[in-house]
Amino acid sequence: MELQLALDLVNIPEAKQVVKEVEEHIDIVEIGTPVVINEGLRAVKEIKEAFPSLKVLADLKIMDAGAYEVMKASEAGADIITVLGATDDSTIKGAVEEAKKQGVQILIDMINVKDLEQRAKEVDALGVDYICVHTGYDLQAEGESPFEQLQTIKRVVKNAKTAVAGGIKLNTLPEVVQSQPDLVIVGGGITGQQDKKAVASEMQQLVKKKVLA
Ligand SMILES: O=C([C@H](O)CO)[C@H](O)[C@H](O)COP(=O)(O)O
Repeated sequence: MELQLALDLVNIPEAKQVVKEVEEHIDIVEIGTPVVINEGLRAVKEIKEAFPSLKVLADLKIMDAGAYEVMKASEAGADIITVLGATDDSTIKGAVEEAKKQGVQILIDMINVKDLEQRAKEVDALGVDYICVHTGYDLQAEGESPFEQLQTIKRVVKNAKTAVAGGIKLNTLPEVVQSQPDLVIVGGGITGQQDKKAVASEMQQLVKKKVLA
């Protein structure tokens, strides 16, 4: 199981500072959608250059022009790029084909997919690398969480790795880990804490611990 730090509400210098604090405790650093909107793919490039041993995920939430946008994110140094599960199959196929050419991976974000079980089976058949259940900020504010959805994809996804994101905190991580996703994505649960390094370290211990079935 891997731990991904999501950076959403920072500029590039702040992003570098946070990653520096926690780098030994995470596997992947995510350049979040708001950061890409504010700073462009330059943020991906600068973080990859500053932390070459970490994988960098570009959270582009691609909805169209799959191949082109994957190519641009790869050129900036992204290792993993997000595409929305709600989009059409042709965008996902284009993204997957280009990712293979570039030697990068595709994570499908299932945010706001209505029939999760059916769509997860469909995108799993398209050769994507990760399928991620995700409760976005706006639904988190209404008290929603992605934990039940994680169990759904764990049941139906046969090929891709599974991932989970949306409001995960140190106190809810044990419940998440119990479902054994391949990737746990945490933003505010680390970046909003006073001692980010200590929290990231505790989270790392939880995700690396073997779960007894
Ligand atoms: O993808 C995200 C969100 O849509 C804003 O871009 C976040 O990175 C993701 O939700 C993880 O962050 P937290 O919910 O703060 O853990």
